Amino acid sequence: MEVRHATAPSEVPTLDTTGLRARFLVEDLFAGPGIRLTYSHHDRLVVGGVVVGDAPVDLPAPAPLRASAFLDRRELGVVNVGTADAAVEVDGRSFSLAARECLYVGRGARVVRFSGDGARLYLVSTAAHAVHPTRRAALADATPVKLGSVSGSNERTIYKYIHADGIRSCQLVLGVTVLADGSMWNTMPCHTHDRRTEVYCYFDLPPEHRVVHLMGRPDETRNLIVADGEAVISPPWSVHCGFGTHSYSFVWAMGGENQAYDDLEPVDVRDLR
Ligand SMILES: O=C(O)C(=O)C[C@H](O)C(=O)CO
Ligand SMILES: [Zn+2]
Repeated sequence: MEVRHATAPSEVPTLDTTGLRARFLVEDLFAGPGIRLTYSHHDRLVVGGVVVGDAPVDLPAPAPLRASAFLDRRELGVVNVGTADAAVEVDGRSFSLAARECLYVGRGARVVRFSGDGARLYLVSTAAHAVHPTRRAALADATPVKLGSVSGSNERTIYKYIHADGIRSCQLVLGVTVLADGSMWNTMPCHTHDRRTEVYCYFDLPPEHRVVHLMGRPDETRNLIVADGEAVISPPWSVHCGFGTHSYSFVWAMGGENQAYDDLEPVDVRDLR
């Protein structure tokens, strides 16, 4: 598991493209069969990617967690970001996950096993102080919120899976946003939320296309050019929004001080620099 330390906003102007990507972009989540994990000290979020080959893949307990099982003091969200069906076994109980479906795994689960030849599963984990039940949800079970317009090139549907009125958790909040065909912009007008770190994982993007993701303080933005299956860590002080050269979907997930989706600081487009 790669460990990334926290970045102060004052460091951003000192970083070149390579430096920015090394701090905020997680590129190799789905580089081949197996599991890859990155631990961010921003709100202690762990993101991961699983590519299932011939054999099932187990969730390990990497040394930096100093735990006998990954979920000893954590909770986990899993989203199927591929096209192949997957199954997730949690201490002997099996949950099927079709494309874009989600599983929440509560603190204390000991054996988490991913299977389904060719499946791609995205993982986000936050620290947890209590046990909430393990639950699965399909897009139809999530609360859809339609936002944007054709003229704004930002028609999209936000499906909230793990949140205060959906699948309950300690601090993890997670959902999937699907852009309408022909729409390019997500999260514009953009925002920050000083009490939560957010991570975006872009998917459903053809390999020859990219998302130009904006990050940084509203008055000092930078961009990251992001491919399918890559994730961006967005610290509490950073905006997070982007436009694609093609429509796409993304998993957004947050951890931190509270779970209130609307506890955020909106940014007026005219104030962006
Ligand atoms: O398309 C959007 O707008 C989003 O998906 C926004 C995220 O859900 C978000 O930033 C939550 O804080
Ligand atoms: Zn946000």
